[in-house]
Amino acid sequence: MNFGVIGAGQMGGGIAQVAAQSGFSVVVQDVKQEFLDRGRAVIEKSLAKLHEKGRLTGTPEEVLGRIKFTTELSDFADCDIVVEAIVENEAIKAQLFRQLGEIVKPDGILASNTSSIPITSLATASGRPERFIGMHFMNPVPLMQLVEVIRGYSTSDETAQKVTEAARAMGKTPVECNDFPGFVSNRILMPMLNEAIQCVMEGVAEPEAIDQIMKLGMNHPMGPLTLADFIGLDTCLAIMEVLHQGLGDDKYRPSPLLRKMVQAGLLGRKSGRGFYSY
Ligand SMILES: CC(=O)CC(=O)SCCNC(=O)CCNC(=O)[C@H](O)C(C)(C)COP(=O)(O)OP(=O)(O)OC[C@H]1O[C@@H](n2cnc3c(N)ncnc32)[C@H](O)[C@@H]1OP(=O)(O)O
Ligand SMILES: NC(=O)C1=CN([C@@H]2O[C@H](COP(=O)(O)OP(=O)(O)OC[C@H]3O[C@@H](n4cnc5c(N)ncnc54)[C@H](OP(=O)(O)O)[C@@H]3O)[C@@H](O)[C@H]2O)C=CC1
Repeated sequence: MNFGVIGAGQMGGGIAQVAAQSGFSVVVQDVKQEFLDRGRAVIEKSLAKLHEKGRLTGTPEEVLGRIKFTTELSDFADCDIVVEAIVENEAIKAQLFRQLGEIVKPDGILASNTSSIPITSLATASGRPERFIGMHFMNPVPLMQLVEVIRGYSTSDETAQKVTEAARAMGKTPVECNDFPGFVSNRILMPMLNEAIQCVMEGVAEPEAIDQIMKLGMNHPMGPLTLADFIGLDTCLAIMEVLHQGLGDDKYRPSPLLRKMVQAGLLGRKSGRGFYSY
């Protein structure tokens, strides 16, 4: 299987890593060499950790040897499946899929790891809606079980089957749902994180207390504010905007505090500061 990944950020790097772990031949692309170097360093660290715990088949070097890092989209020409994991912005993703539709071989499948953007709309931009699908991995990709598989309006059964098989080969559990804003995962998760942020804004409790209440009281592995920082506050805001606009209900209104923090450049773990400092 020739597997392509676009974007070497936290999601793209993780997807490339698990694809290589499962024996696929992987190409990962980003716009600048420095982003590729950063992504490669994160993958190396994760592989070393998994190896140390005896959870890796083969050596880290063997897995890394299956990943080609590139800045050229033309390197995707021969890929069977290409998963896009760039910034959560519909216009930017659509522009990329217009290009990919021209580059990737005609029977290649194009997939988006988008958290919330309509799959049907990106599928139209790609020019190959039957061979387009949502393949939504969870963060951190090497540790999380789920892949949410989202069919667009025109996605063929064959495409859904191939992507489901690829997700299983990557050691994940694929679960299918339909194309509605935020799908299932973020339609349910993100309003909870947004509400936790609203609690901070209204002074209901300190961030640490909110996180502790949800961890100890509901057995969540991370508190909602730690999780929002982990996902990225820019991504959380982008998802809330899609829910608000796409479902047309004010119950999905992004918290003004979330908006203000993103405006201030406090994006969570990736920028060094969000609700906590890193
Ligand atoms: C926004 C979207 O569109 C969709 C999304 O993805 S939403 C986000 C979904 N993800 C979640 O909700 C994650 C919630 N958090 C968790 O499930 C857990 O906290 C977790 C799985 C991330 C970590 O597990 P944990 O039990 O808290 O333990 P923790 O000690 O932090 O980590 C376990 C081990 O995995 C390791 N680890 C963490 N990330 C790793 C990675 N990427 N690769 C390899 N190892 C990793 C840690 O180093 C740690 O190793 P040690 O045991 O040697 O210390
Ligand atoms: N964070 C999460 O928990 C999850 C995120 N997702 C989704 O995955 C996607 C990526 O998110 P995530 O990995 O967190 O984001 P990151 O910010 O970590 O990475 C995004 C990557 O895409 C690059 N990029 C930005 N703009 C462009 C562009 N115009 N063309 C090409 N590449 C670009 C970024 O470069 P630069 O460094 O310049 O920004 C970066 O390398 C989003 O759609 C997000 O919604 C899905 C599941 C979970």
